Amino acid sequence: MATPLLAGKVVLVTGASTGIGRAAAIGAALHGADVAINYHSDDAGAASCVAEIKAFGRLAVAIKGDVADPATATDFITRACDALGKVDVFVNNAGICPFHAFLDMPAETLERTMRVNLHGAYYMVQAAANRMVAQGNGGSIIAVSSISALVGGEYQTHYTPTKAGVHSLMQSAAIALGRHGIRCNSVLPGTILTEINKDDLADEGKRTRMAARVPLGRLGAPEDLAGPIVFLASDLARYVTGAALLVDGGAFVNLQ
Ligand SMILES: NC(=O)C1=CN([C@@H]2O[C@H](COP(=O)(O)OP(=O)(O)OC[C@H]3O[C@@H](n4cnc5c(N)ncnc54)[C@H](O)[C@@H]3O)[C@@H](O)[C@H]2O)C=CC1
Ligand SMILES: C[C@H](O)[C@@H]1OC(=O)[C@H](O)[C@@H]1O
Repeated sequence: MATPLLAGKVVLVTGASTGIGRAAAIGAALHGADVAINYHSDDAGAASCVAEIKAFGRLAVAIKGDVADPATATDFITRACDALGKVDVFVNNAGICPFHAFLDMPAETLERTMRVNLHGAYYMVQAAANRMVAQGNGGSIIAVSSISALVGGEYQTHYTPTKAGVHSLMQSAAIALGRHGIRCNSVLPGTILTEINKDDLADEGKRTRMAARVPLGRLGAPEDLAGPIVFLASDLARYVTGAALLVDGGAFVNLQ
């Protein structure tokens, strides 16, 4: 039998009590990794993610923290490494998208979205990278950006710049960290059915429109991101850095 892709690796994922982060954490464990997850407030979701991972024989730990607080980054990396020994792969996933119109965007909604999605990513990636550099054995950093890094959204004027921002962060970090053998890439999901858009896609008309532009014929599921993230995490992607992988069922290229 082939060696699992992430055997011997420790993977850290933010915002992993639900959705894409949870699928990435479980996917990494299914491919042989031990996993630490950050989560914001959903104690039950975090505990069930840990239990699911442990049930198939991997180590797992959940550490609570708000990624918008810069102190959470060093706290998460330190406590995760204390528990699991090291970090080989860091997945920056935590994010929010409180849909709102542009002309009356509340300042606090704009600022919270920037702090969670972009500042949080910056501090987390920086803390993970410092640890990887100190370990001296390279690593892989993956940011969950979005198709929204490339295209706009009427009710996402505060959100799309954060997704372009994390995509750009991976490009610059790839240059800054290449000499340390640390690869930095992003995945760009299309529309994936999760908590983040449950209310927005409760609108049957919008949901049908969004699905209609996907050549593969359906909206995404969180598990659709697990394979691409595991690939970028693994040594199969050893010469891939600064890249962005659309995982959107073809929605982006579907102009007509
Ligand atoms: N669902 C979609 O269509 C798409 C989602 N994305 C991105 O995927 C990532 C994951 O979102 P989904 O799984 O879709 O939704 P989700 O709502 O299930 O997951 C977001 C996770 O981030 C956590 N989180 C939010 N604020 C946090 C904070 N301050 N500190 C720590 N954790 C926090 C939430 O608790 C949740 O577990 C986000 O960055 C989102 O922008 C990107 C493209 C498409
Ligand atoms: C939350 C949205 O449904 C989702 O977020 C993204 O980044 C995608 O582009 C979708 O708009």
